[in-house]
Amino acid sequence: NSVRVVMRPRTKPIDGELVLITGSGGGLGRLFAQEFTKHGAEVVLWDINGTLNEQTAKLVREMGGKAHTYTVDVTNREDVYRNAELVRKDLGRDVTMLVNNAGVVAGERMLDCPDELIERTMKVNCHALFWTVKAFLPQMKAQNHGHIITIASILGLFSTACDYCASKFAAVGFHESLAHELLTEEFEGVKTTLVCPYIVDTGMFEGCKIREEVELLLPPLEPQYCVEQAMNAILIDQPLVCIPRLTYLYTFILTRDYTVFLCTSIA
Ligand SMILES: NC(=O)C1=CN([C@@H]2O[C@H](COP(=O)(O)OP(=O)(O)OC[C@H]3O[C@@H](n4cnc5c(N)ncnc54)[C@H](OP(=O)(O)O)[C@@H]3O)[C@@H](O)[C@H]2O)C=CC1
Ligand SMILES: CC1=C(/C=C/C(C)=C/C=C/C(C)=C/C=O)C(C)(C)CCC1
Repeated sequence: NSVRVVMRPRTKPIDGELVLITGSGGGLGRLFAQEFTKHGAEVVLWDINGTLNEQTAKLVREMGGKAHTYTVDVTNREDVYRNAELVRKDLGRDVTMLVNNAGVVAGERMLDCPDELIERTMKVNCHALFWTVKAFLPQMKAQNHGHIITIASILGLFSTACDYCASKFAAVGFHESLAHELLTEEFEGVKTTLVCPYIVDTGMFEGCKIREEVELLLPPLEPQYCVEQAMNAILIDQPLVCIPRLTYLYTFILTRDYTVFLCTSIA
C-alpha cells in the first residue's frame, strides 16, 4: 500500500465491461452512467422511476454509449431476480460490474421517524445489496472476473442520522464481509470497492443542517467531483475510498461523542 501512495497504479481498461447501476435515474447514479460510458463500458440502468431512468439513458446515448433501462424496485427481491434474468436474456451476456448506488434517507430523529420510513431505508440501503449481489455474483465467480462497488457513505463509518447511519453501517459491514469472503475463497478476479463520500450536493440531503464551522471546513461536494474520485478508485481496484481525502483523518480519529457535538442531525 505504501508503494501505491508513491506510485499510482495503472488503471484497468473497462471498455467491453457490462456495468449495472442501481438508482441511475438521477444524482450520482446518472453521473456514474455517464462516467462509465466515457470509459467505453456498456451500461444497464436500474431505477424505480422509469421516466428519470430513460432520461439517463438518453444522455448516455447522446454520448455515443449503449444503455439498457429496466424499471426495478431493488427492495423487492423477486423483482431483482426476475430483472437479472431478463438482462441476461435481453443482452445475451453477463453483468461484469455492479454499482450498488440506490439510496434513500428518512431524515427524522429516532422517535419522530415513522416505522415505514425506517424500514424503507434499511431495505433500499442494506437489504437490496444482498438481492443484487445474489443475482449477479454467481456469474462473476464463474468467470473469476467482475467488480462489485458499494456506494455507502462517510456516515457508514461514523454516525449522525439514525435510520440512514444504521443502514450505511450495515452496508459497510455487508461489503466488508463480501470482500473477505471473496478473498478467502480465492476469487482474486472479482474486485470490490467501497465508496464512502461526505455530503454531496445532489439534493438528497437538502434539509440537512450542518454546523457553520463544519460547512466552512468542508462544504458539500460537487456530484461530478465525487463520481470522478470514485471512478479513479474503481479503475485501480482500490478496496476503499473516502471522499474527500480529508475525511480519512476524521474517520479514524473521531470518537462518536465528538462527532455528535460537531454535527447537527438531519432536519
Ligand atoms: N447525496 C449525498 O450527500 C450522499 C449520497 N450518498 C449515497 O450515494 C447514493 C446516491 O445518492 P444520490 O445520488 O445523492 O441520491 P438521489 O436521491 O439523487 O438518487 C438516488 C436514486 O435511487 C433511486 N431509488 C430510490 N429507491 C429505489 C429503489 N427502491 N429501487 C431502485 N431505485 C431506487 C431514486 O429514485 P427516486 O428519485 O424515484 O426515489 C434515485 O433515482 C446513495 O446510496 C446515497 O446514500 C453517499 C454519501 C453522500
Ligand atoms: C463531524 C465532522 C465532519 C462532518 C461530517 C458530516 C456532517 C457528514 C455528513 C455526511 C452525509 C450527510 C453523508 C451522506 O451520505 C467532518 C467535516 C467530516 C470533519 C469534522 C467532523
